[in-house]
Amino acid sequence: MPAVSFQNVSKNYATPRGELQALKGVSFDIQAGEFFGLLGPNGAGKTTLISILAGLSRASGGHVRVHGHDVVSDFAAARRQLGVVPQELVFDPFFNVRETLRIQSGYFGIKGNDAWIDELLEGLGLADKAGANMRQLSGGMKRRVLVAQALVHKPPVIVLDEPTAGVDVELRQTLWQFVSQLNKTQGSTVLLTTHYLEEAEALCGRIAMLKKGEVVALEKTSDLLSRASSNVLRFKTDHNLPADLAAVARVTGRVVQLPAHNAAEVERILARVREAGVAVDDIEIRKADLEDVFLDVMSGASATTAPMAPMPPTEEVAP
Ligand SMILES: Nc1ncnc2c1ncn2[C@@H]1O[C@H](COP(=O)(O)OP(=O)(O)OP(=O)(O)O)[C@@H](O)[C@H]1O
Repeated sequence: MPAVSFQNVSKNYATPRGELQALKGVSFDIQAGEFFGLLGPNGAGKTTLISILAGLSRASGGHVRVHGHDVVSDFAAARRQLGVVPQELVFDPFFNVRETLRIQSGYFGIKGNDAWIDELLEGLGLADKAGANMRQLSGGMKRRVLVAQALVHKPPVIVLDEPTAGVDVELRQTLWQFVSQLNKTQGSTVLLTTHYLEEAEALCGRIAMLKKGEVVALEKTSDLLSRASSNVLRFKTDHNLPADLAAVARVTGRVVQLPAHNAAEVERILARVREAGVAVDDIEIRKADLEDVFLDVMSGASATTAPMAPMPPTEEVAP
């Protein structure tokens, strides 16, 4: 039985401009023990899907189950299986950290939870803040408490909705270390949404990409990466690229990035650039990463290993 099962989930919002289909029949399963990434640009529907999973929002159609429990008809059992770390920081400012965690334990009917609360405080770098009032904590510390709160009832499925948005490197590392350890040692299932693709690449075994409410990719991270061109040629220029290169380039300010499978292709691109009279500097070749795949998938380009179509065929040069 999957840990989480989304079956044909749809969600429509009534807006002043008519009905908005935020989710259009999303189906996929997450198996117990997986570290699963849900990626997509702003507005793709990630938070909507997670809100439905957490029982905070009702799907317009379809079913969501957590370890077999339907999130609507069997809400309490489904919710007990889930530890949800939301995007927003919402707290009762009158309690201290330990009290906050004890109260949260109480919501799940758990008494005498201090040993686990201590472990959470320790693991999340909050041990010296146990007695601090919530309103005295910095944003980053509050976020740590939010994670502890989500985990207080030892849920088998941990859901993290952009947990590292705007948080510092230290907290990111603490968080990932702690969550990875739960995933490895307790077999916890993790569902993560993030805009930091290098985090998803490092942590997630499998990834689903959402675009405008639809799943457009669902694969093992390693398979997604192998779909990317193996290298990226990066350089800076103040000039316009010739049209054939511009069609496949990713341009950010002066920085141009082009997929290049091998040394021969790098040479071809540079020859083309020279021929077009485009002056370049800071030339670099790097390995393609998840961001390259993500941009390929989101632009609708087929993320295959096919060489760049617009390049004229030339003799293969030995690497
Ligand atoms: N309560 C609502 N009423 C109307 N439209 C909504 C509501 N909540 C979300 N939407 C719309 O549904 C779509 C999906 O939004 P959602 O927040 O799920 O995307 P997301 O992938 O989580 O984006 P982000 O990365 O920005 O958090 C968007 O077009 C959004 O404007």
